Amino acid sequence: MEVLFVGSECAPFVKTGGLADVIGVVPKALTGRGVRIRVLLPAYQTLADLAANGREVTRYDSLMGGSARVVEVKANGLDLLLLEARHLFDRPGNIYLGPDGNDWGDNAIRFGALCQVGADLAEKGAGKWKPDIVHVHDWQAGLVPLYLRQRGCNVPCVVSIHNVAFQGLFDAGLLEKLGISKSYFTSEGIEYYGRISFLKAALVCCEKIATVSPTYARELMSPEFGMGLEGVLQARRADLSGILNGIDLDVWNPETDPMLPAGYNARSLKKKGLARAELAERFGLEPPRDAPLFCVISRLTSQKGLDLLVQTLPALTGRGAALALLGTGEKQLEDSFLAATRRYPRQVGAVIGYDEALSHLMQGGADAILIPSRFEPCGLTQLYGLRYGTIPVVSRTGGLADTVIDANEAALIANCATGLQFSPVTAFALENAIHRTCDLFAQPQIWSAMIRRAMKHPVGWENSAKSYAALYAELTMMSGKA
Ligand SMILES: Nc1ncnc2c1ncn2[C@@H]1O[C@H](COP(=O)(O)OP(=O)(O)O[C@H]2O[C@H](CO)[C@@H](O)[C@H](O)[C@H]2O)[C@@H](O)[C@H]1O
Repeated sequence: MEVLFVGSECAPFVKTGGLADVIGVVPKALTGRGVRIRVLLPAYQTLADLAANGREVTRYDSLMGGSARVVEVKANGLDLLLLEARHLFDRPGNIYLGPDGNDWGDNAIRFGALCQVGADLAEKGAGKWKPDIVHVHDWQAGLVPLYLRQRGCNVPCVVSIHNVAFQGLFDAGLLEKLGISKSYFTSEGIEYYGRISFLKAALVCCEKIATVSPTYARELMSPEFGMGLEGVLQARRADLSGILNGIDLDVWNPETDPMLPAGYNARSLKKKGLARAELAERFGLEPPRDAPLFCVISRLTSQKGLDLLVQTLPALTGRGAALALLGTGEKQLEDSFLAATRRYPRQVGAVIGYDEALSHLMQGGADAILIPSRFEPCGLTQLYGLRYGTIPVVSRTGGLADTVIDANEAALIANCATGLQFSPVTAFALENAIHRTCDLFAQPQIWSAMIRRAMKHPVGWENSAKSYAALYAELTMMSGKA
């Protein structure tokens, strides 16, 4: 079965968050299950060299105001289709944001173009290749199902929601430029409070909807989490499924990770101590042996609940614990953490920025990873934490609730705890969780048993790859191709 992925990020080539990790690994996870995936993504400036080595498969004299072409290239075990359109994607800096920190003014056109090309490839294929299914990811690829429906093309589509907070909302005046028939601009269609919603377009036009954990699939249908799309999702309940994300076990492997001073496994945890020492040194911290070194690796946005962590720093440091934070995002949060590094110089360290290599050292060296998200579709950093024996301390929401077993009394007696959960998502509950973590850390037998269990917890793609293969099989049956 041939599947076309359409998305805006793909690790290791271009990444701003978890979307990239997932698009970069699912094709590998499905190899051997009779599914071959090609990934269409924009040839951003950083991908120009890669695209230059590609073989041209389609050419456009005019695509949204400029010439363009699609090249195919194999890299890192992935079959990529790169959309070269210099007027849209050849710019420095962030792939979504201009130098002023605001969205590029033409994002609707940039990703609308990606969707048009996605629809063309779905309809006509490239050379001898033609996809049986199209799988689009997040709003940036949201118009593909609409374009296909508009053309009367019946290649079945599935959309994955990685984060419903990002919906791709644009001025209704762009309908014509985007080539969308006005008949779709209704409340049952793609209209969202007077604007065009790329994500809603996918939700109303595709055959199936997937999201990245079973709990988030349920949460999405509630007003609290659905961000205005709960009604649409409720109406499509029968087509909505939650398939848990996994991680790339080759890239995230504490035994072979080149970013760690020494590889380790559950039987050689002493070597994890070497990473702890290196991490402490990198952040200028002096964590004592009897208190945990926490880490945070995150986009700094209100989704991630890190404003709550700022409020709990007096308690965390009061317990003698330390915190190493790596993140970038909202200025106010960046400033709060930088201020905390001055207030607690030996106990709080922060690197404001994006650093993939450092994130590996942190997963290896920290004792626990804090993830106090207000909502979290799945979350990947708790999965990396589990694999590296870095105990996740998480809010009970979305995929965090589905992947971490809270160290409550019952779980401790049954020997199955792998981390800590807290709820509701308040500073008070987070503070309690930090105290509980410190208490457990002070009991080395219980703590090291938890580490070993965490490291054994299955965080790969085995189960979820089966679920995707089943979903694709169902789609081909629906379209009568089986
Ligand atoms: N400053 C930094 N430096 C280096 N690395 C950094 C970093 N900040 C973040 N990262 C990395 O980016 C990724 C973040 O992935 P997450 O799944 O935790 O969240 P995100 O909200 O981006 O993804 C959305 O999509 C994913 C994929 O479906 C869902 O799991 C998630 O819940 C949803 O919000 C991880 O690989 C993390 O290590």
